[in-house]
Order: sequence, then C-alpha cells, then structure tokens
Amino acid sequence: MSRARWRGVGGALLGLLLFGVGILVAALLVRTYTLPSSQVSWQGPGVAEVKFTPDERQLLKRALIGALRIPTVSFSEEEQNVTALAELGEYIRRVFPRVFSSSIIKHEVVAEYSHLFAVQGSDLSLKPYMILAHLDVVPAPPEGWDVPPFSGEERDGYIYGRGALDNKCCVIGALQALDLLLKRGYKPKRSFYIGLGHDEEVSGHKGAMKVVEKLQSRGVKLLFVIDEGLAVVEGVLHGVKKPVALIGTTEKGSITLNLTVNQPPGHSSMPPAETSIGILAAAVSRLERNPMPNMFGEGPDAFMFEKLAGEVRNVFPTVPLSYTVRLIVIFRMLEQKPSSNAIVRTTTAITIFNAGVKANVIPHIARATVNFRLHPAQTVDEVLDIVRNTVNDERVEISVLDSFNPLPISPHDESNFGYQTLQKTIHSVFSAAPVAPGICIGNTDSRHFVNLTDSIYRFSPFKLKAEDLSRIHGLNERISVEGLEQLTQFYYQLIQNADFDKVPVAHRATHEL
Ligand SMILES: CCCCCCCC/C=C\CCCCCCCC(=O)NCC(=O)O
Ligand SMILES: [Zn+2]
Ligand SMILES: [Zn+2]
Repeated sequence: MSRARWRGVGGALLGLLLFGVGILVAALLVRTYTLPSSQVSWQGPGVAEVKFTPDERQLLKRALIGALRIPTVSFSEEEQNVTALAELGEYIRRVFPRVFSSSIIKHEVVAEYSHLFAVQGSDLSLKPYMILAHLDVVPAPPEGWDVPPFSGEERDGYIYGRGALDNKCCVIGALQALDLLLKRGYKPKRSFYIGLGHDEEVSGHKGAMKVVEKLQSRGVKLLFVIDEGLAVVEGVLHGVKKPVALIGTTEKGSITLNLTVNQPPGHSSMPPAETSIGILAAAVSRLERNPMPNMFGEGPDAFMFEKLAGEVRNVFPTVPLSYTVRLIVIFRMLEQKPSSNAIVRTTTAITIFNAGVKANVIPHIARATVNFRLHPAQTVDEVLDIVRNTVNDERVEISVLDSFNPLPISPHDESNFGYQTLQKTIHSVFSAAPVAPGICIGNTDSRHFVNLTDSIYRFSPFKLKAEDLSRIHGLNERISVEGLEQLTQFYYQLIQNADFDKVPVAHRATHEL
C-alpha cells in the first residue's frame, strides 16, 4: 500500500478514536446529572393547604390595595417619606388585629418605622428562623403608568401599584398567612420572626441593621432567613420553557463610584480641545463598551445550570447535542438578555450624569455615578482595578461612595433544613416547579443577617414572566390576584413545614440522561 494510502487509513482510524473518546467523555459528563428536581417527591406528611373563604379572599386583596395606597417612598438614605412609613405601621395594626393581640406574638417597633414580630413556638429547643420583607418602595413618577402608581387599582385580575411585587405583597402575604394560621387555631412548634424593614431600597442601614443589632444583643441565632429575591421564572432562562423556581443562595456585591472631571471653565466661544464633559463622557463610554468578563461557571451560577441541565431544551432541535454542549451554547446566549447577563458577570450601570449650567459657559466640573453589581467570583478590589485600567485617564478622579463584596453562598445540599423546607414548600405551592439555587442580582435586607445564620435564601414566592422583569422598579408594577393568593399560601405552608424538626427527605430517582 502506498505511503499516502496508509496515511489516509491512519487518519481515519485516529478520527474514529477521537470520536469514540469524545462520545465517552460526553457520556461521563452527562451521567453525573440527576433527574431534574421536578422528579423529586417528598417523604413524610404534607401540610394543609389554606382554603380561602370568599370573604378572606376579598380581605387579602383589600389589604394589599390599602398598603399600595400609602406612598412609603425611599429617595435616599437621608430622604424617606416617614409620614407614610408611620401610616403604614398604623395600617398593618388595623388590618391584622389578631396578629398584634396574640398572646404568642411579641411585636416591637425598631428604629421608629421597622417592625419585628417574635412568634413563640411550643418547643423552645428548636432553633428559630426569620421571614423578611420591606415596607419602603422606590419612587414612581406617574408618567408612563396605565394607572396612578399609588392607586392600588385592580384591573383584569391584577392589582397595580408601586410595591405590588417589591415588596408589599410579601409584607401583606406573610402577615395574612400568620393571621389565617392563628384564626384556624394553629400553634407553631418552632419559634420564628417576621421582620419588616423600612429602608431596604436605600441600604437597610437604619431598619434591618438595627433589627440585627437587637437580635444579636439577645444572643439570637437563626436556622435560616428567607427574604425577597429570585422567583418562579417562566420564559426568562434561555432554552427552559417551563416555570423554574430560583432560590438566591447568594447575592451580588455592589460598588458605587463617582467619576469627576475638573477642568478650567471659560467662554464657549474659545473652547479647549476637550471639555470636562467630553473627557467624562469618553471615560463612561469606555466602561460601557468594555463590559466586565463573563464569569459563567466560576461562581454559584454553575450550580443553577447544573441543576437545570435536564430542563434545557435543545436549541438546535435537528442536531442531537449533549446537555454539556447545550450548556456551552446557552453560556453565550446568556449575555444577550440583561436579566441573564446579570447572572454571568459584574454589571456596569451609569446611573447619574451631571454637568453644565449654561449654553455659553464651558463647565468646570462634570460628574457621573456608576453602579456595579459584582459577580460572586469577583471582589471589590478586583473590579476597582479593572475600572482604573479601563478609564485610564488621570484627569478622571475616581472615588468610592459605597462598596461591599458578594455575599457568602448559603448551603443548598440535601441536609440543609432551610433550603429543603423552602424546596418542599415551593414544590407544593407551585405545581412541582423544578427548584435551583441562583445568584440574586439585586441586594436585599437579608445581607445584614450574615452573623446570625449561614443559611440566607432570597426568594419571592410569585411567578415572573420575562415581560414582568421590567415592572420591578419600572412602570406598571403589578401582581395577579391569583399570584397574591399563591404567595400567601406559600407562607402559610412554609410556617407549617418549618415545624418539622428534621430535614424533609426527598426521594430522588437518578438517571442517565
Ligand atoms: C439565567 C436567567 C436567570 C435570570 C434571573 C432573573 C430573575 C429575576 C427575578 C427577580 C428580579 C430580581 C429582583 C431582586 C430583588 C431586588 C431587591 C432590590 O430592589 N434591592 C435594591 C437594590 O438592589 O438596589
Ligand atoms: Zn425589594
Ligand atoms: Zn427594590
């Protein structure tokens, strides 16, 4: 046989060998996945679902509508509508008298406008847990809304208003669930707290932090904390069609910077080659055009995709791709949408830009504020280094207004009581939606609780479609009446599920995918 022919046969054999090895590696990789969590079933007794009477359904709706009408706006750490915060405090007293007068509940006002409810369980040997929500909201100028943002108007099965999702629905849902449990004579075994902060939207330094100080001074340790955060998302994650429940097991860090350029002012008829505005604009544009690196797989986002691998639809239906390859394809697609881009990298948002006073005056000072949300695989120092290198202009002064590192990752293994109790409750309330750990892309009051527990979970118990994401802090924020009832059901069942003293045990089928 000629040398060329031998080379051809050798090449074909090598190709076959590589193909075989490729198949083997892919098979080994996909073997490690278990069936999606939707296939998990729970051992042991379930808890009773709350059946709302028609009157209770009306009262629940009215309770949220009333709360939405009180404009508890936080503008900044220094400027909050404290009259409205006081009014909302009075309002919850009026709407939930059973909660405020129960002999097993101690209520205290913290730092004037926050509230702490301590519900005493019958078994004091069980470690308590905490449900958090917040009373304040971000501003809502009426332009662009279909209904006035503080009207609480009900339309076509939805209740509209600033705070409908973030986060008065959880304030009302948690209190309503507790009220219904008391009404039905339920006596909790495990003690728990409900904390309602009043300045979450501007840091939580005055509210949640003071609640933490109070609990710490009493030597309280918590089994777990549940706060707002991720949700049951539908059509948000590329390639996953059915609703999946994402529990934030960590939260992004944050850096807020001021970029300031100081140049001599003067007459606009004799402009310099570059003005303070031009220099600053170029600097912020460099930051926008050079996004932080894609860190997919280097943080807990990897856990989320591993868990959801079984749910990922093949994006090329005619090509038989392994789950591993599908994940790699999705990895690139994630960058295309702001919500999933936020999961895979530190984000850069230019939020304030100020300069100039008059058309014929060269401005002296130009200033921009830039807010970064840090991926859990990066630190404040690392991001600041990248920012300095990208700006790369000594005329731009960079000062840090506020910064904190990403939060620790809370346990989400099979032996963790808090995570498993949440998962069990989610399965029961949201028709067995698969549950996965994720990165909470916004910041919450729960970040102040790290010294009280290692188990902090950020989960808002409602469904969110892709088009709903822009309603949070945006226009036409709303919750469906059905969603509000489901959310209340969630807290109602969670409180009962937390009364078991052992971790719920899941039956899980392992399976080769
Ligand atoms: C891979 C796709 C996953 C996309 C996940 C996006 C799901 C979004 C779900 C909820 C929205 C996140 C809201 C987080 C709570 C924000 C609380 C807040 O506003 N805090 C103040 C602040 O962060 O400034
Ligand atoms: Zn919130
Ligand atoms: Zn918010």
